[in-house]
Amino acid sequence: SAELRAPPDKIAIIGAGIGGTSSAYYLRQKFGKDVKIDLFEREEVGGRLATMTVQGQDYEAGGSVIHPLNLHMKRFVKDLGLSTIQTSGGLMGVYDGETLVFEESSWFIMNMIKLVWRYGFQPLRMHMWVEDVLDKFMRIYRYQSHDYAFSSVEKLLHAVGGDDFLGLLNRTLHETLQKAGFSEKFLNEMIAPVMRVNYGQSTDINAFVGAVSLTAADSGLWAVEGGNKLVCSRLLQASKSNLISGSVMYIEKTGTKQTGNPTKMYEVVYQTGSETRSDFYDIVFVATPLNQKMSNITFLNFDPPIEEFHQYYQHIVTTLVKGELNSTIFSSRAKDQFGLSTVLTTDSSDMFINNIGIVSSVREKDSPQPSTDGTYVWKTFSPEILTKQQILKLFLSYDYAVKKSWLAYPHYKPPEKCPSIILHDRLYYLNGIEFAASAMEMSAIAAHNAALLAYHRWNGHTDMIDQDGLYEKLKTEL
Ligand SMILES: Cc1cc2nc3c(=O)[nH]c(=O)nc-3n(C[C@H](O)[C@H](O)[C@H](O)COP(=O)(O)OP(=O)(O)OC[C@H]3O[C@@H](n4cnc5c(N)ncnc54)[C@H](O)[C@@H]3O)c2cc1C
Ligand SMILES: CC(C)=CCC/C(C)=C/CC/C(C)=C/CSC[C@H](N)C(=O)O
Repeated sequence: SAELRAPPDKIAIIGAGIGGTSSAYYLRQKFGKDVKIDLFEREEVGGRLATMTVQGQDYEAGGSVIHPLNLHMKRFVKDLGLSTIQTSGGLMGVYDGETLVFEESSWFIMNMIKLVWRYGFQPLRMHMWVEDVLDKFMRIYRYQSHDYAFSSVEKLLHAVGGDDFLGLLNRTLHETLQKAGFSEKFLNEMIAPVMRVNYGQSTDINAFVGAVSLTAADSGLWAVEGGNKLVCSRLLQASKSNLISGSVMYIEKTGTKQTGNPTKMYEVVYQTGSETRSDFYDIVFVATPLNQKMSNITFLNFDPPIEEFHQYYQHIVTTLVKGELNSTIFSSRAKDQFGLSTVLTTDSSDMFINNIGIVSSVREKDSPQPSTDGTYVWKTFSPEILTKQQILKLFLSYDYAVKKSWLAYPHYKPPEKCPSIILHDRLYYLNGIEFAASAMEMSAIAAHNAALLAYHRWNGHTDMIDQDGLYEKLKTEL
């Protein structure tokens, strides 16, 4: 094996969401026990993984579902001694502003007949298209298990599926599927509602995030018992990192004279309480979206300067309401005959919500049971905060409502260019991957990649970075 130089003395990670905490975990694995890792967080550990409480029970408010083939998340849960709960269940309908254009049936065969009747074999072809994208994307796990790293998101995506795969970032989902022969009716009634519930956007998002979003309609989705954010706090513990509660204001490139050590290149200046403090680091990981509204970090003394990121993040509000749904908005059927537990909406629906569905608490293993008065806890995503009138329109009566506003994920606008991973010599940025697709697993993949990249660059192992033809090369290896 290649020669190793002494490990770095100190690494800083900014942001204790799933990206930052999994970075701490992978950096510890690669650089060993002696390196000091400081993890800066200005709010809560978990970031966009958070819960909200309704009458003593906690519910996921941000990142909530995990795909059965999200192998990093699966591995974390296993290694960290956490348990899982299944999240799927209940019947779904699609509302177009006037009527329910599709209603799931509890009888499997009936569902198939309904789908084929309305859309022919398009649902099956769609499933095959998504599976093909996912199959290729999953090659990343093999590359990472052999320690290979990529210096840009584009190179990573190219390595898993070549030019066509990378091309998914440059085209909208709509044009990609239109070219593949899917009908407007199918795109409007079946695909657009899935994009609205998952990314609060239309089918004009890039085709890769479109495929990721469609995998979230697969069966077998799961969540972490007790809340997905537990993964972050456990990763933090397991990595033996030092959590610093503070807001990073500046990252400054230092001169060697300042630190007396040629590798301590960066000074991180942060605010904790009313105090401003700083420390010097060999390597810095930025694990939060770099835009003024979200992290407000200024880079000082870099030549050439670190570019400004002006990318726009989509505003989404999560509202949890405990109450009795006014199902007559969606259907003329009697309320005890309604039967749907999720309603998605089409782009033309003109509704003030993107979707609404019954949710289970983070501790419930089974499908949610109604309380004695027949009410459930419903979750809805909307582009704006709901007014009291709007909540009263949705519910015949309600006991309780809580909300949380997010700058949730990028506003996708292909052709997409993902921000660089290497911002400077030893300064790495993880969240560029969100411009390909934003999901917990994507942040974990970015974290593993950046930890491998930092390790190989520290040790001069250039042969482990941006290797071509990895799929063919590793196919023959056990
Ligand atoms: C409503 C919603 C629903 C979602 N649903 C799903 C889902 O079902 N499945 C899925 O896989 N994904 C989902 N996602 C996406 C997923 O939650 C995110 O992709 C993922 O959590 C991002 O993690 P991250 O660590 O990269 O960023 P974040 O979680 O945003 O972490 C960044 C952290 O950095 C901190 N920070 C920022 N600036 C500073 C600073 N200057 N100093 C110190 N700390 C700072 C922030 O407080 C934050 O904690 C959803 C997201 C939202 C908002
Ligand atoms: C990265 C890969 C291959 C798959 C991830 C699939 C996945 C679980 C994507 C989730 C996307 C997302 C942002 C969903 C938000 S809404 C989730 C849920 N429907 C809810 O109502 O909370």
